Amino acid sequence: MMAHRYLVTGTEGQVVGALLEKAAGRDDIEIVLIGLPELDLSDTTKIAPAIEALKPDVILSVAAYTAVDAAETDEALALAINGTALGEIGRAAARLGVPVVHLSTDYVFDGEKPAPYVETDPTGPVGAYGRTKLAGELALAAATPDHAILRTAWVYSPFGKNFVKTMLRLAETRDRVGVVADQIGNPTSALDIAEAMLVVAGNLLAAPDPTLRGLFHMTGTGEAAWADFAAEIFRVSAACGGPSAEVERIPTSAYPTPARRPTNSRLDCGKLERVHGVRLPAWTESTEVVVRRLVGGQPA
Ligand SMILES: NC(=O)C1=CN([C@@H]2O[C@H](COP(=O)(O)OP(=O)(O)OC[C@H]3O[C@@H](n4cnc5c(N)ncnc54)[C@H](OP(=O)(O)O)[C@@H]3O)[C@@H](O)[C@H]2O)C=CC1
Ligand SMILES: Cc1cn([C@H]2C[C@H](O)[C@@H](COP(=O)(O)OP(=O)(O)O[C@H]3O[C@@H](C)C(=O)[C@@H](O)[C@H]3O)O2)c(=O)[nH]c1=O
Ligand SMILES: [Mg+2]
Repeated sequence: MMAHRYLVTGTEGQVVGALLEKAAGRDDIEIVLIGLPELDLSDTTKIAPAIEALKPDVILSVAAYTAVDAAETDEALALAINGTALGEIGRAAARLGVPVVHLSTDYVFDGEKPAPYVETDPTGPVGAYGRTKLAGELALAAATPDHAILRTAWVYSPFGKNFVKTMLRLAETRDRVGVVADQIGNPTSALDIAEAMLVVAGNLLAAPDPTLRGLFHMTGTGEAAWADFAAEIFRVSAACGGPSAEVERIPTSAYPTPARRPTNSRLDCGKLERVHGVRLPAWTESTEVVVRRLVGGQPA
């Protein structure tokens, strides 16, 4: 069998790193990365020609402007990369006749719902990053029906920048770390995201069925406040002989940031499981995997 060519937007970062690792052993998948420095997604007129020249069988849309606080003062650039570029990617995909699997975020919601969000819930981003990611969802959906938009959240991994690495770094020099305890969500390993994206992409390649397409929530199983996530990171790290600190549970008001973040951004992932047969592992299990890789040592 000929390998399918998977075009991935982004050349570095968490999910790109995880996709390269997960596809490495698969002779049915050829990964082609496009992004910086050759292609800048804010240079929107160059995107479609670059994609069409590579003749992919499927597009995995991963690259994004992910600096949540910086986006508040840089919204035009974030909108070009997270919003406008998705219309270009979608139109290129439609001309090629290939599906797009795109990653979006829990930050499209306002966080006021007292329960996990489902796909049909109204959006209402409270910050610039969420607004631009929502614009990207809409632009992609308007450009091609042949897509799966996967909203994930709170991504961590051995690659790139993330909350786990930040906590381990802070614990190197501090005994106590203040972490917000009043924002709840679903920590999600990029390794689990990569595996799931490959399953969803395979399903789209295998059948034109419209029920496989559309919007899906896709996070690690189980919920946490950022303070709970930090405490688990330190528990596992300490058990491996790595850096650890005491977590001081603080309110959001005690950790001021340029961007507002949703109070509750838990996502109900039942639809993905019913339609694609994909359920991500418990966040605690995947946190253990990632912290052990980062810290190195064996558990005590
Ligand atoms: N991180 C998270 O917590 C969450 C992420 N997501 C979504 O998941 C996806 C992957 O996130 P993650 O892996 O964490 O992201 P990273 O920030 O780790 O990586 C983003 C990638 O996008 C690339 N990129 C940024 N700007 C441009 C540009 N102008 N042109 C080309 N490439 C660019 C980056 O390149 P470079 O490194 O060179 O800048 C990098 O390769 C994104 O779509 C994100 O919105 C959804 C929910 C949570
Ligand atoms: C570093 C630090 C953060 N915090 C808080 C700030 C924030 O509310 C929370 C998480 O911090 P971060 O900067 O990692 O959060 P943030 O960059 O907002 O993470 C988000 O990134 C984008 C890309 C997404 O799509 C979201 O799903 C989400 O993962 O923890 C503390 O309370 N104490 C600390 O020492
Ligand atoms: Mg951040």
